[in-house]
Amino acid sequence: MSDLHTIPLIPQFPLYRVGEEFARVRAAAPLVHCLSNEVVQSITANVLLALGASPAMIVAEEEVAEFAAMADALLINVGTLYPARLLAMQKAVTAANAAHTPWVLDPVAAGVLAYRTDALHDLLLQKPAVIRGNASEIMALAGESASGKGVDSTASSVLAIAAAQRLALQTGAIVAVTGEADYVSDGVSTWAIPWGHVLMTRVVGTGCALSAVVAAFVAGAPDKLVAVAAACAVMAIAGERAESACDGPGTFLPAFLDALYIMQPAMLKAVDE
Ligand SMILES: Nc1ncnc2c1ncn2[C@@H]1O[C@H](COP(=O)(O)OP(=O)(O)O)[C@@H](O)[C@H]1O
Ligand SMILES: Cc1ncsc1CCOP(=O)(O)O
Ligand SMILES: [Mg+2]
Repeated sequence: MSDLHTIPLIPQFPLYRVGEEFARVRAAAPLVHCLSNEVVQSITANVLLALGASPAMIVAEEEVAEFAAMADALLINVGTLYPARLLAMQKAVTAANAAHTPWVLDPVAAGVLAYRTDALHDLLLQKPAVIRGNASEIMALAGESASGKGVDSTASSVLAIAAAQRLALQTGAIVAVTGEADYVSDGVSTWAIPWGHVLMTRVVGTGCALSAVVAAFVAGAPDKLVAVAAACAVMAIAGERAESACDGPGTFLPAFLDALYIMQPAMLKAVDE
């Protein structure tokens, strides 16, 4: 277990690279196949649309393989997992891998419940391009005896950096662990994304929507580590901007969608170091 005295100095992801990646994603307008949970369908689709990507929530076992092969990226989110949905997810992942469609795993409540934790360990063997979760989820998948409070983290992201790096080395995936700051690692290089606002934890689905945005950024990405870090930065910066334009959770969500829609790559090109 890490403690505050052994946290390595993690470099901040440069803002100009966020702008470059954002411009690439806006131009490509990737088609993102989402197999997500029942709670966050609407926010996920709206966030992808505001960003400039195309969401499609295709979930039937009979259709997922065909669609995963034509999408630019696939999201697998186990937030409301049940047997039929898991079967569809496994079919979608097999088809995505065969078609070289990158896929992102959001391990909602990993370590809290045995059924989904077992399913997640099986899914990890199918080589996700990216794993994006909160600190408790990433620590649990990395083998620590961590457990969140349901879908929420009980640990700070800074304490999960070592777990994220270890999970990246174990799986070959890029791992993003989110929280007050986000950390993105391939196990060798790690970036810190310091932006964001705590109000993002007071509306449901910002983490799940972030995983969908990560999928959009990883589609066709020349450098997946850079793409994932940029996706985290875009969401966190939009969160800060939305907070300054809202009164609380009720008005945060529309302000957040507006912030994503209004954001231009050129706004993100200042060299901030
Ligand atoms: N305390 C915080 N301060 C600023 N941003 C936060 C904070 N907690 C979470 N975020 C942001 O909220 C989004 C969702 O992250 P998180 O809450 O960790 O995921 P999840 O919803 O899956 O638990 C990320 O963009 C993250 O950077
Ligand atoms: C509340 C809830 N319950 C099952 S999935 C879910 C949504 C979790 O969303 P997020 O991980 O983005 O907070
Ligand atoms: Mg989550």
